Amino acid sequence: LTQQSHNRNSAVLPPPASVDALVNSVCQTACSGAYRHPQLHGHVAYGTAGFRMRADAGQMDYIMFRMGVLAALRSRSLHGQAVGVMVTASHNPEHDNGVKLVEPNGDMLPVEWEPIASGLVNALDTELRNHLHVLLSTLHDSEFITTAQFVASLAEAVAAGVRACNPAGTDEADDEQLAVAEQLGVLTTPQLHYIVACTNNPAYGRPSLSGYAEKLAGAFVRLAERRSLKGGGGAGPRSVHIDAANGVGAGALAQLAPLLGEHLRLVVHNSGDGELNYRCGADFVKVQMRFPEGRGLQFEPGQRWASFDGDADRIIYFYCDSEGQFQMLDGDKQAALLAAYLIGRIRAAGLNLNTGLVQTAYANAESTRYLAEQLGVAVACVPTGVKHLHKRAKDFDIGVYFEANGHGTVLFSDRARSAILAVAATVRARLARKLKRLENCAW
Ligand SMILES: CC(=O)N[C@H]1[C@@H](OP(=O)(O)O)O[C@H](CO)[C@@H](O)[C@@H]1O
Repeated sequence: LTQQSHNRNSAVLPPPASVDALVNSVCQTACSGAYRHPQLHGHVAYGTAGFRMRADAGQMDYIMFRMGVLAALRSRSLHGQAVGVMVTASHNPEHDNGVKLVEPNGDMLPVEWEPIASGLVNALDTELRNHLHVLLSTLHDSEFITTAQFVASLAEAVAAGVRACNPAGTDEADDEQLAVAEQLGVLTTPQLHYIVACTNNPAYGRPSLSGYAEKLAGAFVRLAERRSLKGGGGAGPRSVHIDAANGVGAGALAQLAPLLGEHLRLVVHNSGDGELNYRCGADFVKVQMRFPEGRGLQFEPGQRWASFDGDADRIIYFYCDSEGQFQMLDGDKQAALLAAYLIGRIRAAGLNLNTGLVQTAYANAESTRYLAEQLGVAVACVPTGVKHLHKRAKDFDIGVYFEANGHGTVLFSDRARSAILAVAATVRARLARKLKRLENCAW
């Protein structure tokens, strides 16, 4: 989590004493730190969500350092708001790793900044100072000032990249430092997005792991209390088995579980005793279309199952049918279920909200047909990558988006939220009036 630590609440940062001095000073300190993180490769490409590389043998170290510098620049260009840096292998093998940046509102790094990221990571060591100088000066002109084992060392390289942007070399907030870094430790990608968004907008929630667990569990419990949820897998409380892919999702589930009470029992498997994403996890289950492997795993009809990927931003549901066969609810099916549920509630409430679904070209064509023809939902298709789906989903009052591989969510616009709250208030008032009449009769 990177932010210019003070003046966070002011709309515009005070200009530093001398812009040139700042630029020179940042270049000097960033480059004097960079020699400890030498460039190891030729050109590396910015992938769908960031950079990815083998992390053993220190191959990602310089990328992390430079992404730390980039995070500091991005934060400063947005008046010191907090941005996030996620270090994760995601769905990839354990020896791989990657880095992605989170925007102050919880979105992904905007595509306009991808060439900036690419340029910074690919600048030769010998040209880094010059590159940074040009970059800082350009940003100044446009918007900058006026307006598992490998992970620890990679995260440290990111923090070093951010620290390098602090010319004073101290942790003290100072108008002339670019940013300070706070290491949040081991957490999932959704948790990081949440914490970054709340740090900049406390109205959204408490910016902490406990704040995240309470917000999610609270919403689930309120929903569950209004519906009679049937138990899964025989008698006893409703339960879900989760294959956490030996990634970081198990920790998040441990924080959620006690808050769900009897409404949902979480049974976590592959919680870290095996190799990350190896023959388990959302990608394995989706691509192989089979049950995950892991110590003591057994699948019985009636049980509900879900697999995460390493950073828990993908979810694939599956179950064993009465014939013992594997059945899967991938992102397409989850999207259809969510859209059908929401459309039903919206129509029942008489709301006029523009509800749409966003998919990629990898979506099952039958799911698209079902959504458009049976449910009458507007369906949009965008290129692969959460950034594209998320952006398009914002065009709707209620936007459901999912990739077939299990990345997805639902976005409610401010208009949708106000309309829903207004109808709920009217209905409650009508009910209260009716009850009052009844109360008077009973008196
Ligand atoms: C946040 C993000 O954009 N993630 C990308 C990325 O998945 P990760 O699980 O985050 O590695 O690569 C996928 C495959 O290309 C793509 O489907 C997905 O959208």
